[in-house]
Amino acid sequence: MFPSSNSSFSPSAMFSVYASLSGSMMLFRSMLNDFVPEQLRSYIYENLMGRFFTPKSKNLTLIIDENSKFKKNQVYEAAEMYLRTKIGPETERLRVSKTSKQKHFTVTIAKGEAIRDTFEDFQVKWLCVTENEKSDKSDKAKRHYELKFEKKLRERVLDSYLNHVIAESEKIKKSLRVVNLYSRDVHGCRDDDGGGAGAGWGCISLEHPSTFDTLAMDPSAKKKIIDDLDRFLKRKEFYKRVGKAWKRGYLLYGPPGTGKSSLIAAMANYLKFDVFDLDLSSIYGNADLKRVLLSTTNRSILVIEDIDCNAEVRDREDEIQGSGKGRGKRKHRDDVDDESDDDQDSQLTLSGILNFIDGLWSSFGDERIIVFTTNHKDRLDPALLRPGRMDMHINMSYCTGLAFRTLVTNYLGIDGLNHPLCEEIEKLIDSTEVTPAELAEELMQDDDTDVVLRGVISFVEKRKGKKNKVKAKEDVSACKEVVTDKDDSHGKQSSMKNQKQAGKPKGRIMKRQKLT
Ligand SMILES: Nc1ncnc2c1ncn2[C@@H]1O[C@H](COP(=O)(O)OP(=O)(O)OP(=O)(O)O)[C@@H](O)[C@H]1O
Ligand SMILES: [Mg+2]
Repeated sequence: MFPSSNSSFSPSAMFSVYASLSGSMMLFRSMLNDFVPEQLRSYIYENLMGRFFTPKSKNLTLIIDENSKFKKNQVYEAAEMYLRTKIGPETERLRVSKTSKQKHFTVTIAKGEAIRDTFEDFQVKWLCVTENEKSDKSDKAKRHYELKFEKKLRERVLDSYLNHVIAESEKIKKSLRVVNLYSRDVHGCRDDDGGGAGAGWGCISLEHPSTFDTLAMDPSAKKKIIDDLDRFLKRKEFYKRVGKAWKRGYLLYGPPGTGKSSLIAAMANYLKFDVFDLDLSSIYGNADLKRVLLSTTNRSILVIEDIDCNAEVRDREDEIQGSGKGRGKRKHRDDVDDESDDDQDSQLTLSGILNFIDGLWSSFGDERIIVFTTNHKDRLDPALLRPGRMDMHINMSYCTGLAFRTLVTNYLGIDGLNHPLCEEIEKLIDSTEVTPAELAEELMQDDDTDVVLRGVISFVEKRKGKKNKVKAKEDVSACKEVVTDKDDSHGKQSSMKNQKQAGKPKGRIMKRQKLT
């Protein structure tokens, strides 16, 4: 029927070939329509004919369904989060949503929209596809993403690109995460995920604005804390290898108003960890403590503020001697063996608390941080201070000149380095005991920067003068005591004790003794 390859094509021969071919095709098609059932026909068209007549594609498409085996598909969720950051000007339709509890709008690409992404040296194309699930009478839309790329990139997309999408989405999720503040005297929980803790914990979102940038602290001390937190987060395998629970304890100590609570908020905002604020006076005993602590969640900071004010963790001698002062029921860890389990469970003891810090119960949960704060480190039970109990002791002390610069930037919005009055204040502060809270108060007194800074100078000078006066008074009275009771060894001892309480070194007394 076809002319041989070496024969010449005349128009009439070509026309006759075309006519006979199209005639045969029509005949074949009408036979197919008349005798073959519709389903089989579409199969032939789509699969057999398509295979022969469609040119082979160079591209590969991955289908990423919303659910996999009735569970959320992690790749789909990651893609949804990741693609939010890839929406470009060429996108024409977007989906926007927000619940009353969410802070930000959720913007995702709409059905049929495509997004191109570049990774390393190749490009991929994402397509959002929504199909109606016919089997489902509720007409629920079934969604999936299609990820299109060149076939030769298959390994790189599956190995590197999808992992990159998941890692990036984790970062985005972390940055969007609302940090919750849990307490046992709050009811209900404003938790978007509907998750949260049980055992009476209620929560609100922690909207404390403190960050490591706004925290006035010695820069090197601040860096040490940030590095410690970073190292802690990265060390999951390390903790496993050395046989230690993946948790870290910080003891923050210092006078009121030096930023202990602000540091906790800064840590929570930095790590995006929830905060569990535990008031020990609301705990009935070790059993209750166990229940309450076990219901806290991973990636959280457990805070026990003013731990020296909790009778359970101070006055160890009192407990050991069983003097009956304070709460007679308190028991020390060393006495645990003598007590029945029932007794232990109905009392809150230091041993109960320590059990959660480094005892058997310390291994519950992952990525836990425990923070104790105190204004009086010296009042704490030495058991709490023993090496290994609290991993880092952080001294939140009076404000230093360097820390004051951060306050100036926070409150006045200027760089303290460039202001002549700041230099003077920094020198003054370094030799005076003023807290960041006091200085913060002064920095809010006026809108005029110079007026404010002069106010700070007179405040600090006043404080310095007062302190010098008190010091002089104490020195004089100490000297008097030494002089009047010169031969009385008891008197000498008591004057030394006074000096010690005032926080002064013994050397000063000796000097004064010689002078008088
Ligand atoms: N280091 C600091 N950096 C920035 N602001 C601070 C700092 N310390 C205190 N402030 C300011 O003073 C206020 C009180 O500080 P904060 O509650 O953190 O002190 P604290 O050490 O926890 O005090 P307390 O021992 O009474 O609990 C904070 O809200 C903040 O405005
Ligand atoms: Mg505090």
